[in-house]
Amino acid sequence: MTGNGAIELIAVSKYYGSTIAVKSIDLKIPAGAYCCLIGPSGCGKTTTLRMIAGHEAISEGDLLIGQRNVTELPPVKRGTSMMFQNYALFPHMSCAENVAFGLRMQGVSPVERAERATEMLARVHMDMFADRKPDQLSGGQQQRIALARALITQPEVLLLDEPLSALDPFLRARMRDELRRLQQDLGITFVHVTHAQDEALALSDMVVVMEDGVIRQKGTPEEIFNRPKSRFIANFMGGQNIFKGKVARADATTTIVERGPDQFVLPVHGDAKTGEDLEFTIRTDLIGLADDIPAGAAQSQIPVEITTVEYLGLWVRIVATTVDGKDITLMKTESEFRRAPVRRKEKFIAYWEPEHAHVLA
Ligand SMILES: Nc1ncnc2c1ncn2[C@@H]1O[C@H](COP(=O)(O)OP(=O)(O)OP(=O)(O)O)[C@@H](O)[C@H]1O
Repeated sequence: MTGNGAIELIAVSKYYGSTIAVKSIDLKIPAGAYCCLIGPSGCGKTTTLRMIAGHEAISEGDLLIGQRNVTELPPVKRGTSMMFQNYALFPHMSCAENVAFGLRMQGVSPVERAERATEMLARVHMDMFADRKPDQLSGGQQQRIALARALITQPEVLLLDEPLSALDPFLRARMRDELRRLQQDLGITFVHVTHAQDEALALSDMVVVMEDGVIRQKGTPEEIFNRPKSRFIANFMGGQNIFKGKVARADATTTIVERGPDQFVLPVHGDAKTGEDLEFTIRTDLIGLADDIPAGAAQSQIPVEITTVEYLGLWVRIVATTVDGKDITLMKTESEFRRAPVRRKEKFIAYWEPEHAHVLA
């Protein structure tokens, strides 16, 4: 690892006529990090990736790769390589020729090309398919060839545009593991655009969530998932219930929020003012159901009626509805559920530990 793969975007914007695709974003990706850009359709993640690659001109701002300002440089001079969603393999070339293509462009000798292509094919477990054409390969195999082709020029940065989206769910999980392992072995920076939350959480050192051309939150997968900054992030990443209430009391030890007749205890929230609206989240797997008010959670509970029980294999998803019609989602492991099964129309008290509440900005 050479450490030249650090990326910095400084106030980078992209305009297409009057459309603002990316609005003055600042982002630092450390060398050797696996970074996923995620967000709803049209949020600007692909445009951001293409600007890093040099396939799209930057309208305003600067892009540094390995401390070099590459804003005006063509793609081949940036030390980056791109792997496309549809793999873009050359159909008339064998796998080995596809993989060696970048070296041919660099004027590397045929002998060295063949040697390095064989080595790279072995790295992605495709050496036995060196002589096949792309249309004689499965989707997962084509993906490995595309990866080998992108990596053969030894880029500092690999840019991946939805690399797993063409694969079925089983293969997607396997290729996800392989991508992560390859990235860790090579120690180069990966920037990966995805619309799949599980993919971003599983792969990343750093998750960047975009919306409307701006970065809404960046951090480790644990930060993004457990401490979403806003309702948008909590909804988009999933796994959370969002509650809204009015602050009834806030002092140095507790914040109490009321919602109709229900009262919730939140961790101390310095900025909370009596009477103001406040939103907080509780993870779907951290809510319990009890017949009676349980000890220790006396003030964070709501009476509910079970409306849906969905068996998902490892998990059981339960939807419970409050008296005023708010749905709460609970996830129980199958074994938890078997110890304490619930059925539609049964009534319970939903409760949680106050420290599991996370206040939204
Ligand atoms: N060539 C173009 N000309 C005009 N507008 C464009 C062009 N490319 C992208 N846009 C617009 O820029 C915005 C961001 O597009 P971008 O492709 O970056 O989004 P995305 O987050 O990657 O979406 P998706 O997940 O659907 O691929 C969108 O509003 C899109 O319509």
